[in-house]
Amino acid sequence: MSTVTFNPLSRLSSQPWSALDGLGPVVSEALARILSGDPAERVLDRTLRAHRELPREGRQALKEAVFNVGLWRRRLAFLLDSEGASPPQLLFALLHGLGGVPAREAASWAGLEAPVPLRTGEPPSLALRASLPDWLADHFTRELGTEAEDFCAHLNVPGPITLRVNPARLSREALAARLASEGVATRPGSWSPLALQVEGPRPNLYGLASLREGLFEVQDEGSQLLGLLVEARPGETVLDLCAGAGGKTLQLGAAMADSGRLMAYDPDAERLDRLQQRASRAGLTRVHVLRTPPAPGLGVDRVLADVPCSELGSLRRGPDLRFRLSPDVLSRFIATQRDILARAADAVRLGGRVVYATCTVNRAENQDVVADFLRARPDFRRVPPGAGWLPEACVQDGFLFVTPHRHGTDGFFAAVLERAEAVG
Ligand SMILES: C[S@@+](CC[C@H](N)C(=O)[O-])C[C@H]1O[C@@H](n2cnc3c(N)ncnc32)[C@H](O)[C@@H]1O
Repeated sequence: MSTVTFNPLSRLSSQPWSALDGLGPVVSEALARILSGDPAERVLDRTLRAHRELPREGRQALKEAVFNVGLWRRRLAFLLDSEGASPPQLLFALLHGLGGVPAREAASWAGLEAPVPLRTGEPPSLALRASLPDWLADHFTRELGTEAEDFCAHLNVPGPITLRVNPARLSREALAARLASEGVATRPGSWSPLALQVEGPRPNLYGLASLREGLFEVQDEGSQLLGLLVEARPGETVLDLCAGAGGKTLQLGAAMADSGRLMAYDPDAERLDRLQQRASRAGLTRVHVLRTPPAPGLGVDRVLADVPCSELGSLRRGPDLRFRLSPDVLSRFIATQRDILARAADAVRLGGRVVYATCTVNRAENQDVVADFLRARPDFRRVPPGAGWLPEACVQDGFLFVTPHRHGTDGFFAAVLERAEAVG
């Protein structure tokens, strides 16, 4: 039985669609590019820059039209009973079929001479209802069973904007007050003690002095939980083995009160450059960026292995990401994940801890990688994640597992693995 209580379409009936009047050709051109494979964010950005004269409502309507046709294209094709529908037809189906705009206005704002017929009734499959490729809907059904419908519904609305306070600089309450003075309303997150969620319309966070001063970072609440699971303490030696641009490195550095030794490695040099800039903005002086992989036997206290993965937990971050994936993504990263976890294990001291984390919903990349590792390394054992502080609702079968439909976060998985004090 389905547990759906959430309707991702309801937000489509409260958009300023009338502001599209006269913008049909602009929207159609942007849509044509997205449908041919250009990323929606990039297309929208270029379109808005080319039309700086648009008033606020026009920009909002354009953004919603472009993102939602990009997102709902599969369901719209079903409504139109055509795989080869034109951008104006798709926009019409969005406005009238999903957004409830009367047919004549919808046709006119979409740039059509007259309304076109649409199918009525619920689409017959999860893939069509949630506008997903068949293979992906099948995958989520295998992974989540009766919760798949609700999960997929939550992938079809934008995620919240969540901030992580820099606790080395100020408290969460002090940050909320500072942001309020800058015109940004927030409320505390539900799971991470470091999280504030932005309320109301999206502010220009990058224009805020508080961001430039390193008082916070933008970071999903589930991602914050991964950083917290490391339980890094002042004075320890910690390795962030897939540091990227440093989202979690900064969090670890703050937890360590900028003491001890924090090493950050990533094969992507450009991301490490950004990490260095962000670390200095956050006031962290003890981050050692590693430009080559760390040698085995480092003997660090803790390792975070935030491995590359299929990223199915963050699909709501991009309306068209799902259509740019192919089924091989489900197995593409497994060998790398195994290799990184083995290297993490070689870097940690006896009695130390490894946190293996992904942002995906895929047992093959999550539980199975951990199970294979534990078979090969009997000197490690799995320990309860976040014992004493992590809410039980974030734990499933001894792993951290959070999802958009249950927690309001992106989807994340993590295992906490402890190395025995001495083998034998
Ligand atoms: C999930 S992202 C990390 C995000 C980062 N921890 C953060 O919080 O912003 C995974 C990272 O793994 C890196 N990566 C890819 N192959 C790797 C490898 N063989 N060893 C270590 N890192 C790798 C990628 O460049 C990417 O930055």
